[in-house]
Amino acid sequence: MRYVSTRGTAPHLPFDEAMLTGLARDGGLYVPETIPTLGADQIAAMEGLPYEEVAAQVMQPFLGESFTPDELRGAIERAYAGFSHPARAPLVQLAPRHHLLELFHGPTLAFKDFAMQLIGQLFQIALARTGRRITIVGATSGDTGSAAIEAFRGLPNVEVFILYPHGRVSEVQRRQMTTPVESNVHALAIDGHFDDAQARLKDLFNDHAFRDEVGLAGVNSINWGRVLAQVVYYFTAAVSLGAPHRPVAFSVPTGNFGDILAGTVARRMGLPVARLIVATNQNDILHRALTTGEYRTTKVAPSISPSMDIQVSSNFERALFWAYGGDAAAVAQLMDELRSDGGFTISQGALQALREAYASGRASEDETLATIRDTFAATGELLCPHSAVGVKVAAEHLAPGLPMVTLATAHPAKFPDAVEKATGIRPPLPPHMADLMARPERITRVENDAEALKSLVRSRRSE
Ligand SMILES: Cc1ncc(COP(=O)(O)O)c(C=O)c1O
Ligand SMILES: N[C@@H](CCOP(=O)(O)O)C(=O)O
Repeated sequence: MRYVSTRGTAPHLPFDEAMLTGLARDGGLYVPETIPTLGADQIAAMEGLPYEEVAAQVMQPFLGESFTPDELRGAIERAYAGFSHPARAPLVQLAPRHHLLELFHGPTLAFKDFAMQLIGQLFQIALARTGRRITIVGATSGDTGSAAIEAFRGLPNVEVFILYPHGRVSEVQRRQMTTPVESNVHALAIDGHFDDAQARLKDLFNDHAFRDEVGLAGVNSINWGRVLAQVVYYFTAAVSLGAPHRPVAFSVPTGNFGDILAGTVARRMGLPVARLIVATNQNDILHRALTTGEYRTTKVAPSISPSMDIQVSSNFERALFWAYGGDAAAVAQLMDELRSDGGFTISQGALQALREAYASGRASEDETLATIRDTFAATGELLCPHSAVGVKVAAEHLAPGLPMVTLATAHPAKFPDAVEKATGIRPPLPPHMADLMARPERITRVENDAEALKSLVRSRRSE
């Protein structure tokens, strides 16, 4: 199993190297040369299996020789041992045909834990083999950062730098990043939006001398390992609703396109996913692109679902690569236009392929609040604002006889202000985080400037 870059000129790599590398050296994202498929019998046999067993069956075909089956199974067991729900990703019913997939029972209360806890384990195995020292730099709108810090804090041979947009994450998210005491953790508040943080991160990766000097590694969903780990819960959810004998639809609160890309991979592996719905907040570039064929960035409008306040949606590049039939030169050209003109036009053929793959919708701020309120009144389920965006858009796509699953991407307690505004209830943090608001914070401000960031990383690494 080899991995190739969406822009076509970076070296082909095995899974472990692609995982440790993050962004390809030509600025593209790694994808597998071919997507392995599972037969209907194999999928049917997943019914009733523990989450960990399904994870091993789904992921192993992507790993080639990089990790043995025993190494993978050990990593999976350790990754999910700390989750607070025995099912790991339980399904709850909201309405006769509408289910919620709760992805917030991991240590940092968001779906990111599914992938981050696992790649934390896989990184440790891979680094122990080589004795390499790495520097992880991540960009976050709140949840990736806390999950990465939780997965990598205190590890020898790893420094973790997380860039978050100053003043644009929730207080719980910020404190999750700024209160860990381990000296290998560095939470950096950047002036700007998430898109600025992600752009600076890519600047660092595209400076090859710097990336080699510090052993740069990435844990955003530019990292294929992140996407792969998220494929698993599409299988567990669909199988428990009757797959492979019955198709299932998914509504996915979307920002950087990693989670819905994982659903795309599940479908390409053979899971009968009838619909994959891109649910966006008022920063609706993806909904506009799928509707009009024009991918045009505008100013980010801060919302009550801040983790999805994104205009430059990194993983859309992988979806474009597949929609353009693997034409890396065409993708490289679009990405050049994005950088120089702030957008691009999707070709008719690719747009048709994207529309076959995805439906889409958006939720305004008022609609998001109304969905939190109405869902609580009807079912007693408290939604975080991101999950509410997914539920609102799902409701517009319900179809007779087709089970719909909305991904609940974060715990409501991470966004208590929005939840309280909608319902009057302020959801408490779970016991392991009960004193979060009293813990001392360590915050470093950093300019929105790649050179400033590089010198900060260099000096902190040598301390
Ligand atoms: C809570 C939450 N929901 C949804 C999303 C969007 O997911 P993705 O970026 O994979 O599209 C994010 C950010 O990634 C998030 O943190
Ligand atoms: N919403 C994300 C943004 C980064 O996404 P990623 O999946 O590419 O890491 C966040 O919470 O940081």
